[in-house]
Amino acid sequence: MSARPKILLLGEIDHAHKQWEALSEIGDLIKSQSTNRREFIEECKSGKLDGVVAAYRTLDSVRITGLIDEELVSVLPKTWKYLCHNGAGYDQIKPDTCSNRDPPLFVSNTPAAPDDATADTAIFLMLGALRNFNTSMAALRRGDFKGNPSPALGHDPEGKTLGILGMGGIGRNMKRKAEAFGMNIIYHNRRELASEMAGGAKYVSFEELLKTSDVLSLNLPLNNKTRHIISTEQLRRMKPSAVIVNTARGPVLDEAALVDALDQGVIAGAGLDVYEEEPKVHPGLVRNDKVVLLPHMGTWTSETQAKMECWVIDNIRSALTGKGLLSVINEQKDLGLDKEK
Ligand SMILES: O=CC(=O)O
Repeated sequence: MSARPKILLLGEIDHAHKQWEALSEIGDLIKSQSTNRREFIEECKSGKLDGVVAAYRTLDSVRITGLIDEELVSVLPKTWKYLCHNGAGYDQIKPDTCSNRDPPLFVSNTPAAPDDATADTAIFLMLGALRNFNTSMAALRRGDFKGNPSPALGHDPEGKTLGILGMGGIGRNMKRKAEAFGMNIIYHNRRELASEMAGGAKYVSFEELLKTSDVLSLNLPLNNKTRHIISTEQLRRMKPSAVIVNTARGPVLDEAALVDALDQGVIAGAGLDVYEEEPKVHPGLVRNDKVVLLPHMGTWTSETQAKMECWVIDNIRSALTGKGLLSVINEQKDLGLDKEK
């Protein structure tokens, strides 16, 4: 008789408790005892995690395991086949390392679930940066109402060009919302989208996106090709009146270069939800009135968090009942379901 699979929780479940508990119909639910990477590696080597077939992981569980890289993957028990990540972005996980392991470690993420909340956050940051709301919001709380001198006049989104870098689910969701503000939408992506997907947004070169956007929104995943895709040189090609919005991942934008560009008036403002070394925020951004800052709140709504947690659990259930992962990451799409089973 084969042993019941173990399902490991790395991080916390905050909403989908019932759905998580219901997984006990198909496996034993266990939690890692480790509090850091060294302990986690020891836990794996000790055999305590033998029998784990699938794991639920959160973004914050990087505190327990560190990055899912070669060193880590090499100590995972061979029984462990599925790593189900809660989040759209999975830059903490090295896809090639997982694919090349024997047997492969299949990884899923939660595409689509974060789209609305993240695009809403981008719209908030865009409006905040365009309208220059940051200074007066801070002044009011200091008891100084609008502030003295009065804040510089802001700008309407109406008639402005929104350039979307990365036209995936979040980019397309933001496009639809920005259209309601009367904006013209252009985008750049690895590939031009089919016209039904682009929905009337114009595909432009990276160069044209930089040169013509009044708002540049970063909506692309972080990987080796996109790290610092926006740095000094790219910022210099933007309009001096432009604002940049980042709800993707901090390192797609060179923060030090952004601080200099804002200080020197190379661009006009920024709205940021993500940072290069979270939870650290570059002091040059904190002191700069032209920057609207949020502490990585893109998906921070109860509806979206619940949706994302359920999505991870659905992936685990599907995989453990022989149907494969529902949303295997793009890099593993051609690894094949036959290998997965
Ligand atoms: O940061 C949030 C996500 O990747 O979904």
